[in-house]
Amino acid sequence: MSNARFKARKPENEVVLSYEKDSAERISLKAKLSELKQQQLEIPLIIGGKEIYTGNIQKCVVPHNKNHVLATYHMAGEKEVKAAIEAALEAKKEWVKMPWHHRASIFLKAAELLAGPWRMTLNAATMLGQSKTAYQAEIDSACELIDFLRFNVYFMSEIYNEQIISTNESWNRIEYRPLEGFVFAVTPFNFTAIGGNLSIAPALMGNTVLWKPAGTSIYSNYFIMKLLQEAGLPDGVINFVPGAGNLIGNVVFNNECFGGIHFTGSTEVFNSMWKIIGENIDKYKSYPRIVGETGGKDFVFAHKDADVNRLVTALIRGAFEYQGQKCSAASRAYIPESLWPAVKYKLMGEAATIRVGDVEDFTNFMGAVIDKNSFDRIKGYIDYAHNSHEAEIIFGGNCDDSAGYFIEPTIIVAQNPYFKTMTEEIFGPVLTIYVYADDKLEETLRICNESTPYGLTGSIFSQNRRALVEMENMLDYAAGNLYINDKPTGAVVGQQPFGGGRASGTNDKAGSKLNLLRWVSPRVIKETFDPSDNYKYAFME
Ligand SMILES: NC(=O)c1ccc[n+]([C@@H]2O[C@H](COP(=O)([O-])OP(=O)(O)OC[C@H]3O[C@@H](n4cnc5c(N)ncnc54)[C@H](O)[C@@H]3O)[C@@H](O)[C@H]2O)c1
Ligand SMILES: N[C@@H](CCC=O)C(=O)O
Repeated sequence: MSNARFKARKPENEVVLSYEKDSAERISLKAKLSELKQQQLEIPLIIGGKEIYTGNIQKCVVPHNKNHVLATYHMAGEKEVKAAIEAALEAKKEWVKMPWHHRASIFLKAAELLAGPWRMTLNAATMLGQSKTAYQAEIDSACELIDFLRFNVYFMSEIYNEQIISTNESWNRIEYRPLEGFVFAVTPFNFTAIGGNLSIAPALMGNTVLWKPAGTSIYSNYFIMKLLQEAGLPDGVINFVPGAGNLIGNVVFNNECFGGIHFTGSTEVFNSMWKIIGENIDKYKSYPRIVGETGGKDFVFAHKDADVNRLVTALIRGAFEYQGQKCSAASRAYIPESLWPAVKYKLMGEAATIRVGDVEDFTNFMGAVIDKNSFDRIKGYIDYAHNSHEAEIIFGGNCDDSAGYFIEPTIIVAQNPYFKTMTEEIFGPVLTIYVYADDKLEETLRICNESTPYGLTGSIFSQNRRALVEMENMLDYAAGNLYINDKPTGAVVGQQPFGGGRASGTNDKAGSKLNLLRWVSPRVIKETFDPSDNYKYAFME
């Protein structure tokens, strides 16, 4: 066996393809879309590498064409969840012994497969199953997932190279063991890349995983599982277990070998899980790692010296791309009175050009929201604003679920900075604006900081450096990812590690070393060359 020390190369971010008219990528994406639409998959659970068909079936549908069924999928019962835990624990025995550079090879190969032959499959599946435009799918299911795979390998190699101090008398080593037990990955619908990464990151560090994908992203997530299998991931390292969250959670949280949870989703669900884990704490062999990235109420805060055109672009892209269904989406904005007429004029003009519809029509900027539940919830907020005397809907507000779950980009102006749509996460294409008096900058910054429980992303806009410094300081814990003169969405792996504090999560920064460190339980080994053979110290003589 080779005793050489290996190091992974520092990768570069995957280049985002443009999908311009007549481009090769556009032609091949269109072909893949029609191929997938003609099939109807039957998606099994994958436990220990085996396909399991439980007969308890649900459908994957196209959100912008709700009568089109892309696939059926089988749901886990208690028996399958227990089998998945067993499979993960069994697979761990071999997986921990595999040299890390071989683990790395599997995930690097997966990145290459995704950058090449699998790219259009993942993008088309994400467009159809989650209603993303070609560009939104490309930055998610292709580029971000490829980056997670490559950068995590690089960060792992950096971590493994970090060692401790030895002396002439003793040699000290630190080992980065995986956690004891198995890891539970519970993933959201809105990013295919997050679906993959929440299992991949712990697995890369030597853990084995039970992956519960969100019901509305099972279609694209299943292709990730197949891609990982093609890349050579051994059976049982990641077990794909669709099913009801509370049923699966109950079995997992009652198992003594539960080693940690890697969650992304709503604050409410994460809080409920944390409470159950707390109640069960005496059952576990080790304190479980609890890592969760959750909701947001992300802001754009403009100073009177902001550039109006750039501000408006950030508002439109930040609030309406992917129908506002990004945890980072701009959903509240604070605009100074002196700038408001120019901002309003430009914003209304631009919003009027936004096309909403089938994402296969590349002229559309927005598709549909994910499902009926989301549609009803978002519509509820719009109706609330419509009926309130404290707010005015200045753009959009129409909702239509006859063919798919379509909601117009909607802009509300609130007279009260604590108005419901200024403070609660909506997770849809709804932007609420509060216009503040120019001389109330400090007071309004304080409101921005304190009026929601979240702390995920935010943007500050100004051409005045002193103002930027003031805003950055006053909003110190308002965002884990703060942007200056840019939209609050679109973090890139390796460049802007992502995550927030307060009710937005444990801020363990997906796509960074900080996250990978949560999936190891270090062991320090001291070897002494000439240990003492007398318990008495010199001062005692
Ligand atoms: N901070 C981030 O990085 C980030 C990224 C993406 C999404 N999000 C957040 O995710 C939310 C939207 O995603 P969503 O609708 O998929 O979230 P969600 O909380 O409804 O679901 C997330 C996952 O939890 C599962 N789940 C639900 N109830 C469960 C239970 N009782 N036990 C076990 N599992 C359960 C779901 O099936 C899904 O797999 C938003 O709040 C958004 O802000 C945050
Ligand atoms: N990382 C993504 C958001 C993920 C949550 O939905 C962004 O930066 O826009």
